[in-house]
Amino acid sequence: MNFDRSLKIAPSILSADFAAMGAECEAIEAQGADWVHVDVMDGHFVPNLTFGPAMCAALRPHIHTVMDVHLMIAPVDPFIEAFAKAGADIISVHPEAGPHTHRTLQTIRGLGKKAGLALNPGTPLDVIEYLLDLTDLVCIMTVNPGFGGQKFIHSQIEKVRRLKRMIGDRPIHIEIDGGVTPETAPLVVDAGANVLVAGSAVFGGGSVGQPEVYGRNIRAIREACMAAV
Ligand SMILES: O=C(CO)[C@@H](O)[C@H](O)COP(=O)(O)O
Ligand SMILES: [Fe+2]
Repeated sequence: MNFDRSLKIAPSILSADFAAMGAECEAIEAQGADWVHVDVMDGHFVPNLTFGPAMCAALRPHIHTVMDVHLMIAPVDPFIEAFAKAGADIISVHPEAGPHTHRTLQTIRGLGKKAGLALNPGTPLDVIEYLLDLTDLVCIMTVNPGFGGQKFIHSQIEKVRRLKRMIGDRPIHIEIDGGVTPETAPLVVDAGANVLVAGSAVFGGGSVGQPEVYGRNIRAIREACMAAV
């Protein structure tokens, strides 16, 4: 599993063609994606609905790299095992999605998966201070969760810098999710992020029939970060 802490581009398939998801996952991987980011939404924790564990299981044979599953569902605990069985490699949860986040992270690790914590723009870093020893990835949301194609929230850059200091030498990935483009990506990489989720900036202008556009879009983000890396 490609889990080292070099720069990773993780396209969000929320912006892919839902009628061709398997082919879309294969296409982005062939075009240079490092991980595949899967946004799970329940219409309750966030105001949108996407897909569940059955979709993850169906996509698993089409994803040969890390399947990074971002759960925007509450309560989250009853579904952790189903996503683990569906083949998720990383399972990220929001601390607001259950009463015992410490136990939730233990459960994820107990199932042999990497444990992630996703923080909304309004959620302070203090919430995760006593959770870091159980955490493999912290996802800083740079939009309010629920939709692709939203505008990057610049106040989160300082949060990434503070998180980087807070993590110290623990082996934890810093992921950025929302509004990542060739313009915003270097700002967060400079602040300490190493995983960039990008939906509209990867899939925009392309299609399964024109996957080279995805390749150009991924390269544009990666190259924009080179100086910051
Ligand atoms: O989790 C989410 C949204 O809730 C994201 O993963 C988005 O899907 C990112 O989309 P863009 O902002 O890159 O278009
Ligand atoms: Fe996401």
